[in-house]
Amino acid sequence: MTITTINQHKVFGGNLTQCNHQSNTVNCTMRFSVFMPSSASKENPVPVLYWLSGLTCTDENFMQKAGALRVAEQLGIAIVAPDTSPRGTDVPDDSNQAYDFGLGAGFYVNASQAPWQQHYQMYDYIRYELPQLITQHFPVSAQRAISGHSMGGHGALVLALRNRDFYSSVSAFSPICHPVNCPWGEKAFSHYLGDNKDDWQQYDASILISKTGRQLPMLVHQGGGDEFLEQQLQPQALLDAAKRKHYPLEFNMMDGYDHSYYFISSFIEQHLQFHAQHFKR
Ligand SMILES: N[C@@H](CCC(=O)N[C@@H](CS)C(=O)NCC(=O)O)C(=O)O
Repeated sequence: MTITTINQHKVFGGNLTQCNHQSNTVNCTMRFSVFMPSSASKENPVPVLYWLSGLTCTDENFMQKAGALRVAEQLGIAIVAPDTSPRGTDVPDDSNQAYDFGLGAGFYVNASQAPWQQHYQMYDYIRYELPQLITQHFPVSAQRAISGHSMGGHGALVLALRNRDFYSSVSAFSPICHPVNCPWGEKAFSHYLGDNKDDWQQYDASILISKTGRQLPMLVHQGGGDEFLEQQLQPQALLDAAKRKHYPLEFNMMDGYDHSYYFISSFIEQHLQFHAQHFKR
């Protein structure tokens, strides 16, 4: 698996590299960004945090706006931010080019329905191809965590709850907690997965958290002034399910914060510290 470097920037002593590669999973050229702290080397592979972004984002939003890189350098953590969907002229998009489905809105699922299934295999891309590629080309250890925002918060929770030993911890900002029951999720899942709602459940954190398995450490921050809180994000569904299962979810409702990267940048340090604490020494 080969990768091509598009851009490289020195930042806070570490290196931010933007790459692309031909993905066999989503069948198109995919772009991703990687921050490597200065402490990383072949002799000293570092733990890695996968960051999944939200609707309309690319691999760039988090790296530019979250303010994470100074702390990642201090803690010696690599960060990988993939794109949020397959892209390219032959990748189908929403018929009205809406922001909440199609390009920029892969929802981290494996589509089963035409015409989406040929490219929209973002679950497998994040779970299998991307980590293999990162391990092959960058000095990262086998310790990994996953985090994300909104659609990416949903993705992070789902990936972690379905792969509880692959990740050491999970966190999310403003995640879509119960997508089978909100407008964003219903639109995306009915197109990508079809009308049988039983097939949707494997991609719903509030359902997956009830399954038996290791209770991997989970941290969530939600803004109390988030415009999407009630209709789309529904953290109460996740909280209720966690409570029923006695799942130790660390949940923080932050008064007045909205859905933007201003909110993420206010608390990203806590999330990086949280993941650092759960990487094995
Ligand atoms: N009103 C927004 C809805 C999408 C949105 O809020 N996207 C969030 C994730 S769900 C985001 O991170 N946007 C990009 C950014 O703020 O850099 C839009 O149309 O762009």
